[in-house]
Amino acid sequence: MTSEQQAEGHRIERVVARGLVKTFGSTVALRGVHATIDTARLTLIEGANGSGKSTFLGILGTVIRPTSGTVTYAPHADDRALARRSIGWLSHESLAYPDLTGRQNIELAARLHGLSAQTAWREAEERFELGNFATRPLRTCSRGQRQRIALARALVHRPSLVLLDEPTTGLDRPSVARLLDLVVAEVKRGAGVVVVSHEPDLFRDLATARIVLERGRNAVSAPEASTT
Ligand SMILES: Nc1ncnc2c1ncn2[C@@H]1O[C@H](COP(=O)(O)OP(=O)(O)OP(=O)(O)O)[C@@H](O)[C@H]1O
Repeated sequence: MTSEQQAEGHRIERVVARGLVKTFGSTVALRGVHATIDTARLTLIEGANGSGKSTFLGILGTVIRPTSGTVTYAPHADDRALARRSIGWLSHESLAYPDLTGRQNIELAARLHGLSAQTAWREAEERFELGNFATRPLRTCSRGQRQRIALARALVHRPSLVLLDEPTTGLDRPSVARLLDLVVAEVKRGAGVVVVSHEPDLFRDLATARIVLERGRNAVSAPEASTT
């Protein structure tokens, strides 16, 4: 099965989060966040440090369980396992293995999604311009190189929901420009791309929806995801 065929079968059309609360011990990270995220657009999540952006993204990505509240992934309802098959996730806690090469990491991710490792590597190598660095253990790669591998991994299965937490970290200018092109291409392909960034200006022109968090809540001035 090709990555395109596989991706179509699990496609997420819309994500609706209702009343998300998340506590870590005595810290309340989210206090009742609501949002609707549509595919084929870029949604920018904004807010001050500690406002809950990464926690919110982690819940959307099914890597963090909310304390209360719900996330539905139409048409999969609240089936997180099914939704996960169509989610691409990039964060600083990237799930890559440092002792494997970039190539091996990408091939492993492909196999986990039931895809041909060889095809996935060929596609990723070309699309992300992965050079010799991808044949070295990931731990020996620069931050920017690791970030490119992590992106390739996150997109290996053509996810319909692409969640990017600080995707420009460690990237030089040409790589940032490539990342922005990639985001445009993903949105054009029909994916819902959600970005948390400390450089929101980079994404503002491309974003057609935004969610602003303030101390774990939707900011009063920007109710839910506002479409422009
Ligand atoms: N695993 C965790 N354990 C304990 N507290 C956590 C954990 N993750 C997040 N928090 C706390 O939850 C709150 C929200 O954190 P979060 O990382 O979601 O915010 P953020 O808006 O992404 O911040 P930043 O812009 O600084 O990255 C913070 O007070 C943070 O310390």
